Amino acid sequence: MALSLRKGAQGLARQLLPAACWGAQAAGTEAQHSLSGPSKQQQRGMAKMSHSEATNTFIVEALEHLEYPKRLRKLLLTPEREVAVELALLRDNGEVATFNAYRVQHDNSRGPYKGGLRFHPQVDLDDVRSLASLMTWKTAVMDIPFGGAKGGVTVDPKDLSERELEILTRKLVQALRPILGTYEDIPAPDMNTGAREMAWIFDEYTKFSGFSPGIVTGKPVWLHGSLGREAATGRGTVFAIRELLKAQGLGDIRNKSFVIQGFGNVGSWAAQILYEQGGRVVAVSDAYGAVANEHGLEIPELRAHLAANHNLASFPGGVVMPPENLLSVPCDVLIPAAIGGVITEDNANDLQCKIVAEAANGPTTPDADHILRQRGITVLPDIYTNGGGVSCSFFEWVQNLQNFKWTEEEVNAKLERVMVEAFQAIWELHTEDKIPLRTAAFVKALQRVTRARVHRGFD
Ligand SMILES: NC(=O)C1=CN([C@@H]2O[C@H](COP(=O)(O)OP(=O)(O)OC[C@H]3O[C@@H](n4cnc5c(N)ncnc54)[C@H](O)[C@@H]3O)[C@@H](O)[C@H]2O)C=CC1
Ligand SMILES: O=C(O)CCC(=O)C(=O)O
Repeated sequence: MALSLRKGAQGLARQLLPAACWGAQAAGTEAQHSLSGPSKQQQRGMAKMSHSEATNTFIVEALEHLEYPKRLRKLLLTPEREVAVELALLRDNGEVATFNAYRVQHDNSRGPYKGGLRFHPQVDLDDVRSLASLMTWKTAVMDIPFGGAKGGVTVDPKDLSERELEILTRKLVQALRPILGTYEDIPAPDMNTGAREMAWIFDEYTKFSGFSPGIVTGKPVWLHGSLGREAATGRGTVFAIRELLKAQGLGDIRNKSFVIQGFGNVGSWAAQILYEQGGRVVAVSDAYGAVANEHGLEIPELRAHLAANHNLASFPGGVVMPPENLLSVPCDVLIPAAIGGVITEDNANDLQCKIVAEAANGPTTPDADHILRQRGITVLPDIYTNGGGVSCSFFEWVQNLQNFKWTEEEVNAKLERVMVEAFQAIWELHTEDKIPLRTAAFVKALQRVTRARVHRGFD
């Protein structure tokens, strides 16, 4: 039976929460912006909302349906630990360069902190704080026994040699070692990191702590990684879209049209699997260009072309197009699979799709989300849509703890099951309580995290 929201959920919360939770609001200074979404100034449109304010806006919206006490809100909205370090690197040219790096541990009520590491020039503490929070809600929506964390280094990896990148990654592990651990905090890949970086992390941590394959996920398959992990986020995105199309009575993937922003790990695997299932991927972009073909791009050829030429737009099987026009290409499903904050109030009215499937983290701002709702465009939220990645990371971790290896078929079958079950849970809330899928996902996650936190107690 689904929990009815507002009154019903509040009743549940009161039963579960120690009396102290219901007292006066906790004393202390709460930064208003981080606890309640946008400030008044931002609501008047005078300043851009930060990533963490945007994430908190969505959480606060879901909390309105749960009516938890204010002091619990603070606990749920603010991270448990934020670590900022400076990494010094002796460059190949003999100069010393420094890089800012962060790890934010948002919540571990349901299990060890879990989340990726991003290497990107736009990484800052606020960005990582927002991504860490999303991880808490994502692991809860997927119902896997992890909490949420995220890390990042403010660096453009293209500016470094492979040797420099390896040293920087190892220095990051040295700096974060006190807060990492197989049962404490387990990193994974995110933008501009992959199996190569995870192998360095595994090796560096193992030097200090002994054989620890479970310290990091997304490792190479020949070095304690899991079969299926590399494709898992893209594959999970396709399962998510399949379930939504089915639930909305719109048929299946075959002959539907897709536009994908970002053609890295997530975007290119989603494209490949959609292609294999008969979907038409009509336009894709990356940070450097975009290419379109209204009849559908030959994705295997496009991937081979990109690997050989490092230039998506020069693919002969399509026409080059300005990447800034990509989001408004007509399609059934638009898949943002790159950076956050790309669908904004400035372009939300230009979208010409029926569904936005958020494979990226935080691609839609709260204002844009509102516009999409008004326009009747369904948004499959990030904390569900891209949850296949961390779910498969959980499978990798379990295999590492057992020193065992599952087949790719086993992994993909388990991935399908978690994606289907998570969809059913949020679809039920969405239809019964008539709330958007994003709100339903946050409500479900908040219920699960709160229940775990309360039953563990506060001592
Ligand atoms: N790798 C994973 O398992 C997971 C990744 N995600 C999210 O998916 C998104 C993509 O991650 P990955 O594919 O791993 O990263 P990646 O580094 O493999 O690929 C990123 C892609 O986005 C493109 N890109 C960057 N800026 C762009 C822009 N302004 N416009 C268009 N394209 C742009 C890059 O050129 C590249 O093609 C991120 O938001 C990440 O947080 C979410 C869950 C798991
Ligand atoms: O695989 C993981 O542990 C986390 C992946 C990630 O960073 C994400 O889901 O955003």
